[in-house]
Amino acid sequence: MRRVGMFGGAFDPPHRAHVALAQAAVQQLALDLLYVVPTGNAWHKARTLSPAEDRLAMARLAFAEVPAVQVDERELRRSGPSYSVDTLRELQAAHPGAQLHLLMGEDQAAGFTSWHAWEEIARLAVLCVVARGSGEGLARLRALPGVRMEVLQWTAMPESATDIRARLQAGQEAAGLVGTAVASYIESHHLYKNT
Ligand SMILES: Nc1ncnc2c1ncn2[C@@H]1O[C@H](COP(=O)(O)OP(=O)(O)OP(=O)(O)O)[C@@H](O)[C@H]1O
Ligand SMILES: O=C(O)c1ccc[n+]([C@@H]2O[C@H](COP(=O)([O-])O)[C@@H](O)[C@H]2O)c1
Repeated sequence: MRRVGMFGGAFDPPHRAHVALAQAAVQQLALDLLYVVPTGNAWHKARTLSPAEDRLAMARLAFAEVPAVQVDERELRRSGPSYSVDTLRELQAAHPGAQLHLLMGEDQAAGFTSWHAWEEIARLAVLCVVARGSGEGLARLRALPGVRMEVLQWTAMPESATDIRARLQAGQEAAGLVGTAVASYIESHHLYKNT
């Protein structure tokens, strides 16, 4: 059976923890293919995201080193809110018989029941989570009926896109947090000067 993953995020910007999560998932879940899916219209976030083309270009640079990753534009092209359930339905149709795996950090796991059609997501995919916080989010997800969950082996990583944007705005270095290719892109496109 083919094993297909989906890893969605704003990736504004993508950072080392995102890449490490993708690497861990490909290895530990033996994924044949991992779709990295930048969010189009993040209905659940209060702030306006950076332009889609910049987040897409940075995701391509950041994840280039991870085997099996395909950066996927579908949520950027879709109109209306980006619902993961729509993407998973499309992936299931594209890969009949494959087992889908949805990757997320614990902060997303904690709020999973606020996701659109979360019960259907739980039927479509195994939820594959890494720790990011107290462990409460993992416990909450584990307690949900009908959820299939795998916790990946993971050493906590402190990177957060919010912090990275703040550092860049303050004129500080971020190459160690995002990698040199993404750092060069950010600099040459003058991103995160006024966020
Ligand atoms: N340091 C981290 N450790 C574990 N998971 C992470 C980490 N950073 C991001 N993730 C996970 O990656 C996915 C995409 O995250 P996202 O693009 O929102 O990054 P972020 O750093 O959380 O951004 P922001 O600070 O803008 O909310 C989410 O499932 C999130 O939980
Ligand atoms: O489908 C939903 O309702 C939904 C609600 C919250 C988050 N998500 C997805 O979870 C992924 C990570 O979200 P974020 O906010 O950490 O970038 C991203 O692909 C979002 O589209 C999806």
